[in-house]
Amino acid sequence: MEVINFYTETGENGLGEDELEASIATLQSLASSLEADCVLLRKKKAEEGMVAEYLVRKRAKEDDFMEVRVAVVGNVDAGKSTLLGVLTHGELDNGRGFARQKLFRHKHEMESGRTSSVGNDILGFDSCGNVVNKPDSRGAQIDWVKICEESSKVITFIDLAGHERYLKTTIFGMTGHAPDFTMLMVGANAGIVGMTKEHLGLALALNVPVFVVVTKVDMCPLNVLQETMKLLIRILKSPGCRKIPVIVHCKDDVVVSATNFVSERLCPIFQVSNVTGQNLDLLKMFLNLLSARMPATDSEPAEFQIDDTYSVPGVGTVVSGTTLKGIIRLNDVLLLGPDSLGHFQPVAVRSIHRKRMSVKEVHSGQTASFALKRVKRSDIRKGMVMVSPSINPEACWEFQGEILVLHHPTTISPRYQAMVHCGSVRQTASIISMSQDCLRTGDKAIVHFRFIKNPEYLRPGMRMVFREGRTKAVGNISKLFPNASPPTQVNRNKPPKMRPSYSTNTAIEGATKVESEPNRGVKRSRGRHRGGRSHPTPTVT
Ligand SMILES: Nc1nc2c(ncn2[C@@H]2O[C@H](COP(=O)(O)OP(=O)(O)OP(=O)(O)O)[C@@H](O)[C@H]2O)c(=O)[nH]1
Repeated sequence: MEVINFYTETGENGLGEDELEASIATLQSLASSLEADCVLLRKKKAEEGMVAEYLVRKRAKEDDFMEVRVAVVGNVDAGKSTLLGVLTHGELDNGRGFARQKLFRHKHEMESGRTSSVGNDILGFDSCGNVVNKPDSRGAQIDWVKICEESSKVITFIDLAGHERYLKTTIFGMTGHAPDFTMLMVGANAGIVGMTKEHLGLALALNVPVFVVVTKVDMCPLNVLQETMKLLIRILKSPGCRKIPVIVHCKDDVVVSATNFVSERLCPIFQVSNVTGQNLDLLKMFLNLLSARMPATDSEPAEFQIDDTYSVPGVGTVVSGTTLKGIIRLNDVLLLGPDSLGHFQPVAVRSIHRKRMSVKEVHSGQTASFALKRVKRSDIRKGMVMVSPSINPEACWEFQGEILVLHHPTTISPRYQAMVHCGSVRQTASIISMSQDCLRTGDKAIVHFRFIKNPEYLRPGMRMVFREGRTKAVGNISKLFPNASPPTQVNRNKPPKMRPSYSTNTAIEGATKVESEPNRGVKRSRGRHRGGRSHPTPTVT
């Protein structure tokens, strides 16, 4: 239970002081009988009296907490790692990389559950909205279990790389990790540079609400800051974004923007310093008030999307990901798949962890990791799902999408191949046919795709990104063709042969490879990326 707006009986007209006091006393006693706390957010004058806004939040049990996922994007050096270090470790930065060091030291244990390709950090709030994370004792790792036990709400930051060469990983973080919100970071000095617009465009394409954090205001001359803000606001208001920017100056602004943030159009902007701590209290208050966007679907059959796999000594194969629907309990038997033949196999859930904490069940909207019985890690790839047998899942080689081409240097025609990102599915697909002869930037079309390597489990309505080099299209999956047969040229043992201009990328991305790097540092250490963009495919005319 979480109620942010509490208006007194007379609605927004307000109450006299005495009546308000009485109402608040009633609210408090109601809250305490429901094992909740209520905290005053703001009090304001209304037409006929006063109106108070309270946050009413249930005290969560030790093994439970609300979960909100925030994807952190922005160009290199915008201060992403630093801000996360400052927020989650409670110590300010020195402007020379002190705070981010904490994160680099922060090697995630395998079984803890989250991803090797994307960094994760957590910030816990108790039922009164206080930050639970404590400043480090020297060298100590943050104790996730302790934070989760003491928290009623946990913000998970999905720390995505800022460099262009890791854009594929960043897109995977945005589609595969199901973020509720995007925190776009901008260095006040550098301004809107590099990947900033690309990341903003990605959040818009995936319909993930965005808030902006402008960092380094301590070292930025006022005129430069003003220029950055002017350009930022102009971009946000532009027809491509259609956002309503709100600069957050005070607690009142925080309450207004947090309570209205479910509308995808609002875009709160914070101006902070990781060195002096300026406005970080407002940002923390905002994070405390955010609510998850994924509707609770506990009564539906379970669906879990896998975004990573691990092999844990003494435990066996572990998969991590997001519970999209239903409830998954210890010892449940779910169907895991699809494999390269499109089959699903029953697997039993041997243990469940949420943020490294052992639990008995997970609900829709929550991320988790499961230890699986009798499954080889090499048989699992990102993009697979675990679903309730009652779903009768079907894998498909072919699907139809309604897409909008955001950018293509020339025209797209049938046989064009690019990477499809959809949930945690990331595989090259080829265009079989389209509702028009060729597609240019700005065109909308119904497109029939075929995966080149494996059949996948998709659902109509899922958001997808279709991307290759500078080509980018977004859309929704509109139809599945579960009976379509595999492409004839696919050889089960070898990746399909492709022209050298893009074979390296596609072979890596589509392969059934599972990765073993620990979380942190991966974004910096992926030597196999050749850097920069791949070349346009030969079918481009
Ligand atoms: N003065 C000042 N320096 C900052 C602030 N935030 C970050 N820095 C410094 O900026 C540098 C870059 O910060 P990072 O946190 O590594 O940037 P990043 O966005 O995570 O970069 P990538 O991880 O490479 O994408 C570091 O030296 C920080 O100490 C700030 O608010 N004020």
